[in-house]
Amino acid sequence: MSASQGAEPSERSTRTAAVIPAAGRGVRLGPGTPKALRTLSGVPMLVHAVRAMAASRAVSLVVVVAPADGVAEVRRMLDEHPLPGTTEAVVVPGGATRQESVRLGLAALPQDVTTVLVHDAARPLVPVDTVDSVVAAVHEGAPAVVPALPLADTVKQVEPRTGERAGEPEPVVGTPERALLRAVQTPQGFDRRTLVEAHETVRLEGEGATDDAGMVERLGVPVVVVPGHEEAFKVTRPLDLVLAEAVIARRRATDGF
Ligand SMILES: Nc1ccn([C@@H]2O[C@H](COP(=O)(O)OP(=O)(O)OP(=O)(O)O)[C@@H](O)[C@H]2O)c(=O)n1
Ligand SMILES: C[C@](O)(CO)[C@H](O)COP(=O)(O)O
Repeated sequence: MSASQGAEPSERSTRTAAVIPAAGRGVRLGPGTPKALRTLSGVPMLVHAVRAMAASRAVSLVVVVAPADGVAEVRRMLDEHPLPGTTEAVVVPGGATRQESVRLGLAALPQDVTTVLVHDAARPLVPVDTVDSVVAAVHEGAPAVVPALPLADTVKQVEPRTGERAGEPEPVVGTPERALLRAVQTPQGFDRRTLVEAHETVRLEGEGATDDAGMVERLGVPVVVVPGHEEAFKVTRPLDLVLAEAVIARRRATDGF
């Protein structure tokens, strides 16, 4: 049984919340409004992401981590696009790195939350079945769960050329076996105590950890993968906006989304 068809909250021993880091600038998308506040089909990207989490019956609270100077604007966006049902949405200011933003979102969770999803605002179109399968795996006892897909491309490990040598051909030093690799998405799901321990233990170095499951791995806690979905792609570069608009248009035509 999927989490969205599952037991009523009162019958479960766990309360599930989603933390949505939305405080990034979106440098790779190009200059302009912070990425999560840009619109897709007239609706802010972060509102799509919040709706995607709230579509799961398991999720009763969403914490949106906004750009530090954009808390009031994000609150207004959420008020203009109210969620159906009873899912509550709160907004907190984010930090300079994704790791810091997630830590600030976790700090805003009420005591009774036992399962936490961390979902990029930049993955606005993740289907509810993917959310539910992550939640179900955590509820079944996995401390950390990531949705992921096999790779379409062969991957090379290189000796990067940076600084004065940037742009030079980069020597290949290895070709990892593609069948052993997965491209990781969000939402990533966690037992709350495990994720909080990871954020308290793993020091912020440089730009910080690129995903939460990687931080949990560093504790020596097992992480498992469930199937991801092509539509959970991350809006990162301009072409991704074209793809996102096409997915929304197709959903509107077929499901009335
Ligand atoms: N200081 C930061 C940096 C990133 N994020 C969030 O983390 C998610 C994944 O990050 P990414 O796609 O890299 O977003 P940006 O950091 O905005 O993009 P870029 O690296 O191109 O600037 C996004 O939802 C982004 O808003 C965040 O909350 N706080
Ligand atoms: C968490 C993530 O989306 C998993 O693929 C990814 O690591 C975020 O990385 P980014 O560099 O912040 O986009």
